[in-house]
Amino acid sequence: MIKMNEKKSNDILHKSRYGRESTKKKIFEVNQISSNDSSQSAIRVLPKRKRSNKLPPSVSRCILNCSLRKGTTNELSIGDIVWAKTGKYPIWPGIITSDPETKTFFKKEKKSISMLHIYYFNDAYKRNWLRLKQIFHFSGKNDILAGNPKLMKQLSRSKLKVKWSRAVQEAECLLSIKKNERLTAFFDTKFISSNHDMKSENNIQTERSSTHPQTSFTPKYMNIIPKLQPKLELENSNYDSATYQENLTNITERSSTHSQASFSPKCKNIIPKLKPKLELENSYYDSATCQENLTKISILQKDHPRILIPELCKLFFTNGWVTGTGGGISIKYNNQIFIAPSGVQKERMEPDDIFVQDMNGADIEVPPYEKNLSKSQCTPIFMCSYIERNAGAVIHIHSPELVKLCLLNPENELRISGLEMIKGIYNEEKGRFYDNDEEVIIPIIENSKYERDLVDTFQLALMKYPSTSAVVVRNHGMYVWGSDWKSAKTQCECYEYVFNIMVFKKINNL
Ligand SMILES: CSC[C@@H](O)[C@@H](O)C(=O)COP(=O)(O)O
Ligand SMILES: [Zn+2]
Repeated sequence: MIKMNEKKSNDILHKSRYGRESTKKKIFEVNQISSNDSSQSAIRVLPKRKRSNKLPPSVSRCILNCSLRKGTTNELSIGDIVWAKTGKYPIWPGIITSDPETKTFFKKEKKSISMLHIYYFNDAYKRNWLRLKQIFHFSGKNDILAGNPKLMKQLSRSKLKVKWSRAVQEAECLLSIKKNERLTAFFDTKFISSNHDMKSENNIQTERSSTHPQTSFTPKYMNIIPKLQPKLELENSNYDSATYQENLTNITERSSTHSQASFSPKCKNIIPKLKPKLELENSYYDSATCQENLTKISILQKDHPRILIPELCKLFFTNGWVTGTGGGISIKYNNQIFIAPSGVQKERMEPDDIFVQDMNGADIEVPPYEKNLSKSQCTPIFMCSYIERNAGAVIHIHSPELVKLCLLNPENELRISGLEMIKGIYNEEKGRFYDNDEEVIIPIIENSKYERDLVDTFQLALMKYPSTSAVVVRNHGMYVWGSDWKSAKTQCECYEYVFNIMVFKKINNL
């Protein structure tokens, strides 16, 4: 199910000479797909208790059987990506949506002609009602080019070539994500208003047809391209966006088993630049992952917990903190608690694997049923940190360094002093960071069979140590919290650093 912007639009429609309709204002509309639709494999958003779960008829999903290509019957509905042929335009990709005015995506015109409503990609949110014969399923750029040499010719001469490539890329991006998430991505107005890069937009506008009214926004998931492009252009002046697009396509076409070494030189150029951008440093980084992550990062904001939790877990895995499925993280966001799943490969988490609950523990969103996931066993401790310490994020790590330190230190607390990195640890009682000449005292609680059984001693430790931002679980790991994920992460790093030094000191009797 999709949570959409529900602002009503007062759209003013303008027909261009090719029959396209555009809006002068940004589009905000409701295009919801029923959550009990079994064909959707999406995050299950659990209905709010007091609200009716019934969708208005205008937005409920209705499936349309239509014969598009000779001899085939296709089902088209909201969220489907299609090719659309409109006037003299090259065939252009679009997405089936509701008309913001009539709230329907399907209608019959005179003589019972079936029409579908679409928005075109990379075309300033222009939209149109088209006859079925003008539309067919989109399955990627190569499909259409292979069977249509005339189109290749038309495009190579057209000044819309770059714009078309971007539209196709946008369509391919959306095609690779779940159908019921596509509209959210397509109409991501938050990005449009906040992250919009005017410089890169200017580049796009020069490519736009003069017959089309200009608007100044681009869908969020296209953001990654304009940001990368200038860098590439510096190194290779002939490297235009069409070539870039081509190379991105090459990347996506490659098998995940291919190593980077087998990429063409241009792809090699792209990969190292994408890697740091996406913070995907793992050795198994491959073309499929690259494309997948391009899509995912663009769908949601980079600091959204659904993006952050998998990203941080991947990082923590490489730090050796969440190996063997151990450890985890939870982030509070808009008063909702996002929690990693239990017993999974923590470095391979996906945005829709994350559980969301409220502060009372009531589920708000859960992963798709078929993923068969359960919430982290650490949830009771996470919640305890939120409630008792008003945390913004909690990290649980299984640091081997810390376990070593526990073995060297049988006391019920760890005392750390004389290290500069102490200054990165927050004194919760004083409401400030420690000075390097102060002593940090961290409680150690005994381990238990189940994580949930730690709650009582954890709570006691919080009471006894009001300054602490962490609790060590002996021979197990540690819980660290902060006002936000950055604070929790930074503190984890500082703790890990000082533990390492402490082990060295103890071993060497220093
Ligand atoms: C190696 S299993 C570790 C678990 O028992 C637990 O300690 C842990 O940290 C992870 O719990 P999880 O439920 O996977 O989030
Ligand atoms: Zn654990």
